[in-house]
Amino acid sequence: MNMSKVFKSSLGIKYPTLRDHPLHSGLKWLEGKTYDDGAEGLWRIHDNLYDLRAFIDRHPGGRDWIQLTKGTDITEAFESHHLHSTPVEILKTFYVKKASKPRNFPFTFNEKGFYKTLKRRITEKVATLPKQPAIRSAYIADVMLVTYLCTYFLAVYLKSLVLGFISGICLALLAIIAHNFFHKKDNFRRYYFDLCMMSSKEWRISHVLSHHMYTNTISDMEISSLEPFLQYLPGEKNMLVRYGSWLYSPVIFAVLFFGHYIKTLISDYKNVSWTYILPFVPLVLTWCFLNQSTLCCLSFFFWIITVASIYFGIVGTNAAHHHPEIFHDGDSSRNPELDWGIFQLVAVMDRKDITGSHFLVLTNFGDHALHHLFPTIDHGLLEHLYPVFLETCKEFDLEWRLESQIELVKGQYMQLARMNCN
Ligand code: HEM
Repeated sequence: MNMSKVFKSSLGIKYPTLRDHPLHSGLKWLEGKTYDDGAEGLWRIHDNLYDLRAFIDRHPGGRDWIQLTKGTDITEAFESHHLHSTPVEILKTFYVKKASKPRNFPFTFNEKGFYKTLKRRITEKVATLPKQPAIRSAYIADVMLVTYLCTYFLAVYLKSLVLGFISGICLALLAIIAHNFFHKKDNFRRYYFDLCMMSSKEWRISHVLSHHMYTNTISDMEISSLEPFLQYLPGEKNMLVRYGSWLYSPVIFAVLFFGHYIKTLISDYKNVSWTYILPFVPLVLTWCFLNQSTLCCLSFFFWIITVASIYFGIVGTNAAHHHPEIFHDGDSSRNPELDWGIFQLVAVMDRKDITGSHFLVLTNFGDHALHHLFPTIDHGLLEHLYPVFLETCKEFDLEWRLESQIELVKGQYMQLARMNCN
């Protein structure tokens, strides 16, 4: 079915150009955005256009963010990635002109609105917090890396499928932990993510710039890249997609990492980076040093990556965004002003089984509402922000939804089957 003909965004977002390109790659998504965002080859923030070419190498968050987004609207990314006012001041020096077209995205950032009010309070609070929790996050990441490598080598050495299984789970957990780090300014722990065959650079587009900014909308790559097999947006669906997907989704998850690797390699072939060799390092080391056959080394490599891929897929799809009570494009936004922060709250649910434990939050995409609102804040610090967050929600008469993990698993399946718009 050609989605562009039948699907209409309830938020008024234009059907994204290249949304259904077979590669579903981040670079294609960004290319499509250059046609839709009215940025005239520059960088758009609200209704102003800026020429940031001279800033690419000077950006304290790293060059990726600015270089990749040339020709697009970066309003949501700019607003949510900086707590302080320095970037706003610097931005003024790059102003070129007003945009000639209205923005494609309806989200607002009014100074007195929910998001900006919360951001001011969170900025004050973060300044008072100790560094310890962020250091602990880094420590957990490093320990998980070592555990993954040790179990990998032991699995091949002892030819143990069980140890291979444990190693696969460790790899999936490591990738989820590394997600905390690719959201921040450039740092070496972001590359832990690349060990799982998915690319941190690609995820900075598909996850950070697409999914986080335009959650559950037609412009969210974490929705579009699973189509047509898994269709989370409401609308016309056949029985196979509605209910058959309950059975075949593990197969999709099993090929997630390999598929992602191949598609990223094809779409980024002009720019192949050293990070593409990272997933193969354990394979090469076991082959060189463990005196096992090539077939044995390869079999364990495939087994470990497949286990990790399935586990990551299951955790990812059941973490926070799919439930019939959660906003999906097509539903009414329930938010007449479309304050971006309020929009984020209707597109997420948190899990009471995860919130409260630093380790579980880091390894299960926990504290997801706060993480979406402030993606650069370390996961270890999020638990300290709840008093300010909940007080501000109360003031704006907003609900923060906390459910059980099992409710979100049930909800995820119901969402796959849901056709009616709320
Ligand atoms: C796609 C848009 C952008 C993204 C995703 C982004 C991302 C980031 C990230 C991840 C950091 C590190 C934050 C941290 O670790 O706490 C950062 C810092 C920073 N960025 Fe950006 N950035 C963007 C655009 C801009 C623009 C347009 C400017 C100014 C012209 C800017 C100026 C800064 C400055 C000054 C910092 C240092 C920290 C601060 O003062 O908040 N960024 N950015």
